[in-house]
This record gives sequence, C-alpha cells and structure tokens, in this order.
Amino acid sequence: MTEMPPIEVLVTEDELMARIEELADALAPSLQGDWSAVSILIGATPFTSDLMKALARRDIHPVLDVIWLESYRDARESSGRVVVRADLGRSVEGRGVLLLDDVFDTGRTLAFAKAHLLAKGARQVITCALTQKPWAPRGEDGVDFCAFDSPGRYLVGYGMDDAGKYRGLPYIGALD
Ligand SMILES: O=P(O)(O)OC[C@H]1O[C@H](OP(=O)(O)OP(=O)(O)O)[C@H](O)[C@@H]1O
Ligand SMILES: Nc1nc2[nH]cnc2c(=O)[nH]1
Repeated sequence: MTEMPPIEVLVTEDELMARIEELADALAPSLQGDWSAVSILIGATPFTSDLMKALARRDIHPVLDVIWLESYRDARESSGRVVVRADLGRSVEGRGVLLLDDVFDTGRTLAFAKAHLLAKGARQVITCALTQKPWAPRGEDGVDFCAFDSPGRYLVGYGMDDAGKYRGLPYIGALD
C-alpha cells in the first residue's frame, strides 16, 4: 500500500452536509416543475448524490442525467481542451437544467457544458458548483450557485482527484 501524502482538511464532512442543505433551500424556488439535473462526470458524483437527496427531502425530483467531460486527465493544470467522453442519455430539448460540477476553476468545463446543453435545446441552464477558486470567472461568466469559495490550492476529496485518487475522501482537502 502506498502512503498518503499530507492533505489539509479545508471543509469537513459535517460542514459539507450542512452547506448542501442550505444550497438545496436556495435552489428549491428555481426548480419547481419538471427539471433535469445534469452531473458532470467524474468529479461531481458525490456532490450530485448528496444534493439530489437534499432536493428529494424538499419534494424536488429532477430527472438525473450525466455527461462525462474531461480536460485535466492526470494533470493539475487544464489541457485547455474539453473532451466529451460520453454524452447525455436523455433529450434536454425545451427543459430547464440544473448543471452540477465539483470545482469551478478556469470555468472552461462549465462554460462548455452550458453551451452544449443550450445547443441541444435546453430552455434554461442553472449552473451550480460545489466550490470555486479565487480566480474563477465571476459575474456574467460565473456560476449561478456555489457552496464554498476555496483557496487557490489544488483540491482533492469529495469527488476531486489527483490522477484518479482520493475522490472517496468524505471531506474537501488541499494537497499542495
Ligand atoms: O473550471 P475548469 O478549469 O474547467 O476545471 C474544472 C473541471 O476540472 C475537473 O475535471 P477533470 O477534467 O479533471 O475531470 P474529472 O471530473 O474526471 O476529475 C473538475 O471535475 C471540473 O469538471
Ligand atoms: N482535483 C481537482 N481538479 C481540479 N480541476 C480544476 N481544479 C481542480 C482542483 O483544484 N482539484
């Protein structure tokens, strides 16, 4: 077994769960009626799972779909190019979509995904990230909802990886 590098805990599991409940409260008024939720694989998986449960507790049941996008692969810097490894399973034509990702960094992945959904006929896209970096776009190009502002460090845990590892950590940590 290889030894784990030092990882500083930035957001604990309890803090994550409490904030996701608040986020569900904030999202609820926008998600009335028939909505889709699209989770960006792989990193958004744990966040999506917990947010979907929090929404269900509020009697909100979006149709869940995924899109598998990749731009970092095993690097800690974006390749600058977003690749679609697997596309949506269902049509979003005419639908409102809640688009979920783990981290908003250069903003490239969410901007790509939003444009992709709109090109496929989504009537509205609400973007939501678990966390955003200090340099991530704000204002018109920013995310609509974000649970945590993070420091400008390399994040792991709760879906976020380093070369595929540490996605299963139940907290958000910094590796550098
Ligand atoms: O704002 P950006 O600079 O685009 O960075 C954010 C993206 O980077 C990671 O994806 P990655 O390509 O590493 O795939 P993963 O979800 O499989 O980890 C993360 O999951 C986000 O989707
Ligand atoms: N795991 C991980 N993926 C990222 N993609 C963009 N920024 C990050 C980060 O800080 N951590």
